[in-house]
Amino acid sequence: MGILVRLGFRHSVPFILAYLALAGASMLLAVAPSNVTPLYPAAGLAWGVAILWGRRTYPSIFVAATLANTLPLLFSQPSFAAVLAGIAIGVGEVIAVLISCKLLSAVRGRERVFKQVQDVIAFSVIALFWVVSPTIGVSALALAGLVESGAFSRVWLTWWLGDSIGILLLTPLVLIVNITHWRNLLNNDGYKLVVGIVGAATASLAVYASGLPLLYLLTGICFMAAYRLSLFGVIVVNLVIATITSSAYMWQVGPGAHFAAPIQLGLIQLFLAFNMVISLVFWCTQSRNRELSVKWSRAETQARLDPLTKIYNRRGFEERAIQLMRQKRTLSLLILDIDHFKYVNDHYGHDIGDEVLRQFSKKIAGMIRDSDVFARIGGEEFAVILADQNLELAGLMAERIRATIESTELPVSSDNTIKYTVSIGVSSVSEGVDIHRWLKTTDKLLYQAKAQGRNQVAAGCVVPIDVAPTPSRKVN
Ligand SMILES: Nc1nc2c(ncn2[C@@H]2O[C@H](COP(=O)(O)OP(=O)(O)OP(=O)(O)O)[C@@H](O)[C@H]2O)c(=O)[nH]1
Repeated sequence: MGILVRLGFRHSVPFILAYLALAGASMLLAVAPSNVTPLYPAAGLAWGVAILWGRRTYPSIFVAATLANTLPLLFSQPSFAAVLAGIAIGVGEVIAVLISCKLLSAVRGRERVFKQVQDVIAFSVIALFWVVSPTIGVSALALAGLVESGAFSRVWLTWWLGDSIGILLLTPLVLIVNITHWRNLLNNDGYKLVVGIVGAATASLAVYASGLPLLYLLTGICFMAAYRLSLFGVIVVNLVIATITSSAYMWQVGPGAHFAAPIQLGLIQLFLAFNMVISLVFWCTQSRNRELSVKWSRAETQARLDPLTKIYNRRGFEERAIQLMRQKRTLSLLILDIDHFKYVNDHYGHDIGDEVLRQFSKKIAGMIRDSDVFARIGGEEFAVILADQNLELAGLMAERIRATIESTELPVSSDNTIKYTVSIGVSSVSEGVDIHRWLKTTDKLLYQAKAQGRNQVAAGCVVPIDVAPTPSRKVN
């Protein structure tokens, strides 16, 4: 083993142990013929590690495959021919892995892991063309006199499908285990994964225990998994179904039990292959759709946000304002403009100006409610819609904001702080006013506050015609 660790890859020893465990467990399923199993996930493990770690894995694959095949042969029919057959099988496995790796990287490139439907199709086709290993393996067994010549094609078929399905089931798991973020997986997928596993196990047990021809139930569960779960979840659900299906074959129970063994075997193998390929394809389409819709909704959100302050921009503001206005609630609008902001920029620099804008919006956001709408609608101009607040309450709020900003000091260096003020126009709305006119009239109130000396609040009521002649409140 030591030399393998040096010659091979960093996970040589765990890989060989896992290979032997998988091969040993799958040999329990070898009902007819006794040395060929209908499901050989060890081949999937070998191809997976070879895709991930390249040709450094070949010595370990050779040792694992040779041991996995020689040891049972030596127990059942100890002979020199059995040892040679075991070694030939090990060589066949390495050649099969090598060819498949070359084919996959020629078609898709090594770094791609089921990103698109084409990846799944390329992978499945290569898995189904896994013919070298069974051909060399069965020929070696036949030459060693361990397979009767009349049984060659039947044994070859079982071996080939067993390897192909083992690959379909296990290689994707090996490929994604390496890139799975377990914490994210458990956070996002946790309970759904448990539901998927329990659902797959319960339905499989029900189908095989009852003997009713309800296999399509299991295919349905694979579809559900592909729709709801991460790729890891899809593979695990398929593995659960495959384990129970294979055990049912071993115990000769379930819907296919009345068929002759080779037919039952073929049906089970096709059923498992179909489930796995179809759920991988469906998962890819789903995840692509999900990816696109996440990107789309992120872009939609971004288009409504101001990049500097992360609050709504004018577009986002107008949309939210229109939604609120449709609800026919009492609404008030504050338009806030930082006084002499040009001076801040000219005196302290644009970066400090930006920081003032960020701090200002943070401060206001902390003073209003979640149901209010807050936006940066121009360079140093902000707007707030206060929901369910009449002109009087809005005026009080505007005054609180003005006083808070006036008393705020923003440190710009170890011995220097900035003090600045804000002027605010306030209006409440009555039905029938359109958002642009509402903004425009409130802007007039803001400029009234500016004209009257800045650092103050000017309030008025917006009616369908124009600003009501009333209250223009001067604070200060
Ligand atoms: N730092 C920074 N400055 C900005 C940004 N957007 C606009 N400004 C600046 O804001 C300043 C606005 O200046 P003015 O319109 O003259 O207004 P003011 O100096 O605040 O004067 P009053 O509003 O009349 O009190 C200009 O210097 C713009 O360059 C921004 O995103 N970052």
